[in-house]
Amino acid sequence: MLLPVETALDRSCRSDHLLISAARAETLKLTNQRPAADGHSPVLMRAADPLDLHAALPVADPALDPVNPLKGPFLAEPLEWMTAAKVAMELARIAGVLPAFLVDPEPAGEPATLHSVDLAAWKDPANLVIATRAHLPIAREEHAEIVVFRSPGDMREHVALVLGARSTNTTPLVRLHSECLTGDIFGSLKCDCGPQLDHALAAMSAAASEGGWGVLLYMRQEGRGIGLVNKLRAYRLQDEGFDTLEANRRLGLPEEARDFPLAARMLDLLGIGEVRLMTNNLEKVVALEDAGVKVIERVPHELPSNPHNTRYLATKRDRAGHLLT
Ligand SMILES: Nc1nc2c(ncn2[C@@H]2O[C@H](COP(=O)(O)OP(=O)(O)OP(=O)(O)O)[C@@H](O)[C@H]2O)c(=O)[nH]1
Ligand SMILES: [Zn+2]
Repeated sequence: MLLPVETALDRSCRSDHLLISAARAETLKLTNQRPAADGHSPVLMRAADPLDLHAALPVADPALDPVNPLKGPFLAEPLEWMTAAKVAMELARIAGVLPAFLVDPEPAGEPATLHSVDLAAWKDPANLVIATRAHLPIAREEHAEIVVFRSPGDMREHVALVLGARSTNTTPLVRLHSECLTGDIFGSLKCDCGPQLDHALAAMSAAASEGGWGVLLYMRQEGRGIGLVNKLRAYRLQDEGFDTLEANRRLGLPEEARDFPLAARMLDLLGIGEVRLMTNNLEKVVALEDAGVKVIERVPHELPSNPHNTRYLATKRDRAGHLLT
């Protein structure tokens, strides 16, 4: 039985066993823990005394290390339920909480049973359907339509904006944009999301004025799929000097957790089989092609940098293989 450290409702629970990520176990220097290549694989650890949720949080959260430096000693123990533990780590990622759980807490509360196949079924892109659509004139283009997608049991509503008049004899310009609240709404300078979003809409509007059309897919996969809170934890770690990929890893989260087949499903539901994809990220091209979408052209989508995002963009270029200059 696993209780998420961050969001458990019964604050009186405690346990001397915690499920944490291998990356976190490494940072906590678990005496008998071998460094794992995969930072988000689960590790079972035992503390000398039972921890309540308040005490477990600084053990779980690397972003709190500068204010809570002393922890442990902890020991790693054999994990005999690896598949279930991996599902738990993935659920934490999807829920946007720290991948850390009290194991068999006291009091036990009322558990809900989950099987690993349940998660796979829940993630199936085939679950996604068009919930509704409406005409939506926007500042960049008056001739636009919004289409909203949903799947059962998932609160995240993915969106497509179709700019210009659909036609079967021109291939649409398509942008697969991942939610970035900080960049899209507040104009954060730490990333390039805001300018990329604006430029994509401008390019689609320009195409529309020449008889073409465009589709912007707005995917609710904030922080490359780790959620807003975890992304901001990663920002705190970046302030300590870690780059964007290291920061995710230190949190015990994947560096890239977006579900691109979901975007392919949205295109399929829109009846779009061929695209001109605006991106610098070849992973997006490969993922769409693998899911049956024909990418007839990759349109570079590089925007001017600023002093706050130069390191972020350099990391994307040098460590994530993005085609940036
Ligand atoms: N975890 C994490 N996510 C970030 C960070 N900076 C931006 N993001 C997220 O990264 C995503 C933006 O990626 P995109 O611009 O869609 O895609 P990309 O992989 O950079 O590729 P392009 O198509 O070339 O832009 C958004 O979900 C942002 O919230 C960061 O430092 N950490
Ligand atoms: Zn961003």
